Amino acid sequence: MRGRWWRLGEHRDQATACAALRSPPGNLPAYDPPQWAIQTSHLTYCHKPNTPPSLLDINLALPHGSRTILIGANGAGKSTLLQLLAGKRLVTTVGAEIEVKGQDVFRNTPAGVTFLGTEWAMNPVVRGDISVSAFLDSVGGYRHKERRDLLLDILDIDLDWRMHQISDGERRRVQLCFGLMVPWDVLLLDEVTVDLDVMVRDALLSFLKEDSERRQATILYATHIFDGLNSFPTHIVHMRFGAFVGEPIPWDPTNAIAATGGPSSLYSIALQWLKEDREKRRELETEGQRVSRGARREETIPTDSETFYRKYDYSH
Ligand SMILES: Nc1ncnc2c1ncn2[C@@H]1O[C@H](COP(=O)(O)OP(=O)(O)OP(=O)(O)O)[C@@H](O)[C@H]1O
Repeated sequence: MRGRWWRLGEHRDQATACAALRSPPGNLPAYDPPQWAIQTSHLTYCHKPNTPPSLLDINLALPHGSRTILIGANGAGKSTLLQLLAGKRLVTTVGAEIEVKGQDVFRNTPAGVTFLGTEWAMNPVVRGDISVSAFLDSVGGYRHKERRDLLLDILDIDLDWRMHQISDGERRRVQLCFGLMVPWDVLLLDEVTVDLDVMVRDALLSFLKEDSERRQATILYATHIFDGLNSFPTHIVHMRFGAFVGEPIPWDPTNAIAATGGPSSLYSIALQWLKEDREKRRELETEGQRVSRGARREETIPTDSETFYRKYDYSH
């Protein structure tokens, strides 16, 4: 599995070779399905002009059917990455590319991409005096009745609940039903299981895993809750100061020590990585100067990114 995570340059060579092999006689154009579900190259992003980047030279290629957990401390850049992959923000950095299902997410948004984040539940619109049944119908639930009913069961939702009278966790369940009832090819999850009770969370994770395996659908999931997650991912990746610390690691819960050379549960790996992040930050801070976040990031980027970083004009 690890061999499938080519760097982008290698992937392009590989793709050219494959395309040549696939070309039919008579130079008829061959159908060339996108090889990667999610692909970024040299993705650097600043939330505001003249501020340090929140993402720094992210190069990522996630295969169809993969389920990747993003692991990183608060402020590592996980939400920013997911929002950009969902096309919610325009990236203007020179040389940065983001493709989901082979399409530019912002300019040519592909179908079948679902983003679920925490801000939804804060929206006053979903706190109105309306029944769950009417709410789900208003967003097209009747068109996906079979999946909707399955999700209502998994998430233990009562159609008679009223949206303005339910708890945060119940509202989260309605959001998940709303977001997941339309079949997705790429699912971007930003810590949406945080307020679910453990039984609903467990049922949801089983559903997502089974759905992803059956339809070769792809999941990228940022979370701080690692309990009960051990058998979920196919890959894990560590983010620190807006950059990736190494490439995504194939995850096999039965062989986790071999995969990481360290502790065996996802929880203990996350804990170890976050301790390393804190040590790294403290190291940088005690190097005789007070190090800004931007300076920290400049210290941590790989050598081949440095030229790009220094060339980057923050006014874009
Ligand atoms: N709207 C914004 N404007 C300016 N800076 C922002 C904005 N949103 C995030 N940032 C900055 O970008 C960096 C990455 O934030 P991000 O929310 O992506 O981190 P995260 O890994 O998702 O954190 P958490 O685990 O706390 O959700 C942080 O330094 C944060 O301060």
